[in-house]
Amino acid sequence: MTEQTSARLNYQGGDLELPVQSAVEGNVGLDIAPLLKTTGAVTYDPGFMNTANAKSAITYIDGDAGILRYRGYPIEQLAEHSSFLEVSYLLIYGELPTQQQLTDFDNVTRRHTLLHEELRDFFGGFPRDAHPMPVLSSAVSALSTYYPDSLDPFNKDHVERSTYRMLAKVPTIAAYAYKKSIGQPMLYPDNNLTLVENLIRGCFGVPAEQFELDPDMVKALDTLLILHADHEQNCSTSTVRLVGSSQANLFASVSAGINALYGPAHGGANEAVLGMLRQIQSGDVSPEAFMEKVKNKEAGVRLMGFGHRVYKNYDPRARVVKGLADDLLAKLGGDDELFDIAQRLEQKALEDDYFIERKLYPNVDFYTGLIYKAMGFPEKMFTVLFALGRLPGWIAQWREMIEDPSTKIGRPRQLYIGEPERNYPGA
Ligand SMILES: CC(=O)SCCNC(=O)CCNC(=O)[C@H](O)C(C)(C)COP(=O)(O)OP(=O)(O)OC[C@H]1O[C@@H](n2cnc3c(N)ncnc32)[C@H](O)[C@@H]1OP(=O)(O)O
Ligand SMILES: O=C([O-])CC(=O)C(=O)O
Repeated sequence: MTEQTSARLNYQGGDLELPVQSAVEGNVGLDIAPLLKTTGAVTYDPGFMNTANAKSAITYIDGDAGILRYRGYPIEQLAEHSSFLEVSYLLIYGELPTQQQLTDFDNVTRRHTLLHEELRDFFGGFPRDAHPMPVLSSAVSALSTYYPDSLDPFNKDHVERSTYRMLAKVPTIAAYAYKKSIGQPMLYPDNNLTLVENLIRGCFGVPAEQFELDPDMVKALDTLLILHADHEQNCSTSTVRLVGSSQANLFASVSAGINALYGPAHGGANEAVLGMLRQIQSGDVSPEAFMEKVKNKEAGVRLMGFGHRVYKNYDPRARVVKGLADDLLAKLGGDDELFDIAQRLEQKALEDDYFIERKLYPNVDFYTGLIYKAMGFPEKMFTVLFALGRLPGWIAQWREMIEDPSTKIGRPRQLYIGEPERNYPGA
């Protein structure tokens, strides 16, 4: 069979030949760049349901089959055998590190965990009960003011420096944001600890008190971060790329990505799932009545943690997370009643025509909140944990975009539906 290299489109009575861009594993894209010049028409695709904005070698998803791979490696294998640090290296540099490369990467990220004292003081400016997500995005944006030596997107040394600064400092910022939100003093990071260990100690440790890490919790959090590490052109990653396409630096671009992640239709869903489960647990509404509301689309109620733009099958990460929840909730002292409610909702949805017809399955965050909660994190930290997981993906995608000579500034078109020209009164 010969590979198709172009497609013919009939537009207003004339034939139009459009090139086909092929990728791997059957991915093809119709190159519509010549369309505007030839016909004067733009494509209309709200929500970019059908638009590829980049060629990328980082993450592969087959949404119909429920397959996810980072740099070719199946997510299930990475979750079982790798570490978050190793996966971060893989995403950013394209290959698994050698032992020496991993040691060097570990050392460089451990050495840069501290924040400037002035940046630490910046946390004092937020209200006492500030939600940690906007605190996180603000502090990440503020990082660029301390590191003028790493802001040039086209200077390889600058990019390298901002990469490890970001990986090392964002967990410290997350822990500070958490301490701020509960009114406790912040803890300086301990560079004898790994990134994940430091995060846990930074959140749950108390100054001048010995802190003992729970190895089950460290392993589980590491696995959850791996599962969230990249997901090709999702809303926050596309935001990072869009902001970066204006040649904004990595700190500014990632800060924008954190804000995009905050919404409940995206990363904020993990917090919203817990809210939904608690509402049912409180007796306000039975699981059956809640499902009726969802199906009747009452006041926009959705089954949070369900549905996905790309997966029209079970999200492979949700399978791993559910297995983790099964193992861990007993060990960490989780809320069995909430887990029960979640499982009942899932069962009902999987048997219901509304969900079957629309191919709605649990996504990565249907069960994560129950694990985070069992670890002791309050709901408002859930999306921060997602952001920490997604960080290497954002960095890898930003770097790929910057290095790609075909990158153009992101600038969609529109279909204007406002007033035609009219005269200003008296003009
Ligand atoms: C890490 C992540 O970001 S994963 C996603 C996290 N978000 C959530 O869990 C929030 C709940 N889910 C959703 O809102 C959606 O499924 C999204 C935002 C994830 C994907 O949205 P889209 O791809 O734009 O699908 P869209 O919103 O058009 O939904 C398609 C149909 O399924 C329905 N639907 C989608 N998700 C749900 C849901 N969770 N509960 C009930 N109905 C749903 C829609 O009402 C729509 O029905 P219709 O055809 O009768 O109008
Ligand atoms: O890909 C998406 O649309 C949402 C996302 O980030 C994820 O599922 O991890």
